[in-house]
Amino acid sequence: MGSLATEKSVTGWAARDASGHLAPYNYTLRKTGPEDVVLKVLYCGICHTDIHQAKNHLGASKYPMVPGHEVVGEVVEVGPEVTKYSAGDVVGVGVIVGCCRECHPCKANVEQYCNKKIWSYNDVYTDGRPTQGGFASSMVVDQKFVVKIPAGLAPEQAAPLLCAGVTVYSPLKHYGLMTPGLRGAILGLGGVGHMGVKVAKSMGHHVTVISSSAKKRAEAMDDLGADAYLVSSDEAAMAAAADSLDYIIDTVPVHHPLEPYLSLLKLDGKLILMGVINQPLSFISPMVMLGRKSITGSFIGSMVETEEVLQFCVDKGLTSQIEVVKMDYVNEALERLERNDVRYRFVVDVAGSDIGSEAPAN
Ligand SMILES: NC(=O)C1=CN([C@@H]2O[C@H](COP(=O)(O)OP(=O)(O)OC[C@H]3O[C@@H](n4cnc5c(N)ncnc54)[C@H](OP(=O)(O)O)[C@@H]3O)[C@@H](O)[C@H]2O)C=CC1
Ligand SMILES: O=C/C=C/c1ccc(O)c(O)c1
Ligand SMILES: [Zn+2]
Ligand SMILES: [Zn+2]
Repeated sequence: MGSLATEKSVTGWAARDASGHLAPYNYTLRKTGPEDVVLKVLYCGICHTDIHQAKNHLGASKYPMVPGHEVVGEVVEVGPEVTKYSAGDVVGVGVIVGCCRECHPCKANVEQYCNKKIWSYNDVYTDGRPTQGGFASSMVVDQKFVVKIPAGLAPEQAAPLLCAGVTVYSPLKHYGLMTPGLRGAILGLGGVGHMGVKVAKSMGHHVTVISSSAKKRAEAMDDLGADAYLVSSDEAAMAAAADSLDYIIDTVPVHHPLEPYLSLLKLDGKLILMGVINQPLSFISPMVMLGRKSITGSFIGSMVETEEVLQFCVDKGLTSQIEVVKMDYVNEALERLERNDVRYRFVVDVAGSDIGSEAPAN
């Protein structure tokens, strides 16, 4: 363990350019501030957003970039004003590591909507340093953006809940969609989508998976407990399901038409966009007017909701379906994720990996 007064050397796996290829990168963590928690990273999930960021899909990526925002770690040091955590605690960190604490969203405890939020990587911290994420041996994080992993959740299981889990929980709660008996659909059965099926089923919903292929039908129904499965290109099946859904959680990470899905919604139904898509999506206005339908979006969830979804999963006995890999597999894992070849989330066993160190420059 270091000392509060020193910067700690750390190795992470960073992208250096828009190829998105990750390789070891050495950097230092800030001195532990009064409210900071230093954690040794145990596990970090791989979210599709890590691909968007590492490959500069949004045009705002800065390199070197250490991605990773589904971070579970063990507390190794705390600043003198940290009250919530102590050494040895198993904790989680997600997408956000800072906010202004003064604006309306911050005061309403929805700090993920703060315009001055600080992302856990590909951003600049209050001290002017780049933020770096969880594919690294350690992180230092303000205690406000740290959650305790409750007893009863294995750390590797908890990792996907810190983004994928809270991302589906938050809109269901916010839009009053936790009532049993609702009919919902998950469009895109990936990391976020599979948690969507599990969370919605645990809320007592009738859940349809809408997928781009028939490949995941058996596992969606048998393993995840979905009630129905639609292949989006099956026009007859889509027509038969018209006007049947209260909501659709749309996790597709690429441009796609909205109208086939708007048709599936009932009166007042909601299409909740999750995917990060940098091209305009389109629909004609009667598609929403005739049925008073809403198209909305939602961004992760608050720190309070993150704590809630962790406890929800403990209470309901929910687990994520993961493939645990070592850090030296991370590039293959990113490629497999991009080509839709994972069931359903990769989680990197960071502490159990030889993380290496950056090769010296020639
Ligand atoms: N709004 C927010 O707060 C958050 C947004 N995100 C975003 O949500 C999106 C989904 O993330 P995540 O679940 O991690 O991604 P995954 O890659 O794990 O899942 C996406 C799913 O979309 C479907 N899909 C359809 N077309 C494609 C395509 N061309 N390439 C890949 N997948 C396709 C696939 O499901 P199928 O086989 O069933 O068709 C796939 O499994 C991303 O854009 C991510 O950045 C993620 C977390 C939080
Ligand atoms: O995975 C979590 C982050 C999601 C996200 C949502 C919106 C956006 O513009 C991003 O860059 C990331
Ligand atoms: Zn994510
Ligand atoms: Zn704010």
